Amino acid sequence: MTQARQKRPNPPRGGGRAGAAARVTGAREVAYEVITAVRERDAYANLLLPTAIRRARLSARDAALATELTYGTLRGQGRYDAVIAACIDRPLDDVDPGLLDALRMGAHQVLATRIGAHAAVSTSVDLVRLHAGQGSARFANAVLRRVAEKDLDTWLGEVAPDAVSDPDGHLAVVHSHPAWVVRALRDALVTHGRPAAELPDLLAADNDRPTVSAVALPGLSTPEELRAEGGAGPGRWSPYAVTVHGSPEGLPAIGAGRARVQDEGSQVVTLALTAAAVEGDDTGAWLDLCAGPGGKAALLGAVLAQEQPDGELVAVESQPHRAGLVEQALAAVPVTHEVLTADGRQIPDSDKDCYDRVLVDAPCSGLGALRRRPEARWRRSPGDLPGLTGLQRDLLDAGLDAVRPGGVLAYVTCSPHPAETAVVVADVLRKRADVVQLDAREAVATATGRPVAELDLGAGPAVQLWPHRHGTDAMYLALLRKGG
Ligand SMILES: C[S@@+](CC[C@H](N)C(=O)[O-])C[C@H]1O[C@@H](n2cnc3c(N)ncnc32)[C@H](O)[C@@H]1O
Repeated sequence: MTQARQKRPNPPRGGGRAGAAARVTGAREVAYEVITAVRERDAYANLLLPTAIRRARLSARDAALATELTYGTLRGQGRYDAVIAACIDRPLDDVDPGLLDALRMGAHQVLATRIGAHAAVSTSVDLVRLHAGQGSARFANAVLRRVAEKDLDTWLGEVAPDAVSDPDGHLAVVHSHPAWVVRALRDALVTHGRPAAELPDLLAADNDRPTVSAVALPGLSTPEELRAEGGAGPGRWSPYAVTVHGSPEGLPAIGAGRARVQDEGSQVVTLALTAAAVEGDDTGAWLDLCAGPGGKAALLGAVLAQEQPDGELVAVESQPHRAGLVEQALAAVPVTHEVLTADGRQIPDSDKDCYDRVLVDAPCSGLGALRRRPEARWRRSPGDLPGLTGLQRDLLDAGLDAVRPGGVLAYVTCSPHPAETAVVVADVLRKRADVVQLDAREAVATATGRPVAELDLGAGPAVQLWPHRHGTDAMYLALLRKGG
């Protein structure tokens, strides 16, 4: 294996810092800024990128390039690190983190875009020169030229561990996921009744660019309106969904809060709660116990306003800033509502046995939303799980206290991890003789207007959606009813 040394004397590629600044396009600067912010201060790419694009006043074409470079680099980080490690003569940990960000972005351009290798290398070297000086630029030039000597498949064939002796290590490098996430997703497939052989498809789907979906809030907008405004087509599952090409923020209905960007998986689990059969009359007392930033609360509120004009939605969120976002999400929805900044684990006595429908969309690892939040896979670690699963159990228990006898609770996560899904529900059910689990597939069928047989939802009673099967986030849904 040929390896680059930082001190290798490559001829300077002209121009010094001033020349480099002229060649680094705004798109690459924006992508680099976002990627370093994700690493340095735990920023969320999906929140920061639109702001950075606006601030840099990028054209639509450059905005698309910045988006591709940001997400592609963050998704591919694991596999690019394996390739870069093979091209240098010291551990990756010894490479300056900002330089490594630029090398990853360069490797992405060289190995996974249609940008020509020469342009990909030279613009990356310019970026490094601008941010880290001439010495680092020479190093980057040497490394990326080595990277460009082979295509991605050839590199992966060389740097990925053997598929037979180390299957998880192999999949981790080839599909750019940490090995512990590979193992967790295999367990998740098997726990939720799917063959482990689907794992490569699931990992590959995590690296696909997701279709952007929007929900036309019922009573406020329609899919037809969104499509006329520029939405591209009907959703696959939700009757209120459209798929959006281009920037969803440009759709007037979204600007006015009558529609929202929302993955179809989130729409489906929310609508399933509204469709589940309660015993006795639904009085319209609905509770969203983990509501921030308010996407599902807005959909719940819109359905409630249509079905029970006298109903009231109570939305609880522990983070004040996120409670503010819930207020904003509900501003355009004509439903009586109260947003409380509070700990959902503390249900006041006056709210016990009170609500017809309760949503517990619990804080989770987010391993089901890696398409949209690619950095989560590198940020999370197995050590996060005990804290999350403890909180999930407590919130589920508290939510069940709030349900009235005969009422229904939806326990939802955007993670398929067994410890956050099936195990939490089984533990709580074991402790609570007053609760039965419903077949969530029936409620999903009602919500989507499609027969269970067409939905590919497995054996039930819980529902696990999958990116590679349903094209949605991997949302988990368990429906629980309190005894009458
Ligand atoms: C998965 S998110 C909910 C997403 C939301 N349902 C939506 O669709 O926009 C979980 C939320 O629970 C909040 N949270 C965490 N701990 C909480 C607690 N003890 N009580 C209430 N909310 C909590 C988090 O701040 C986060 O906003």
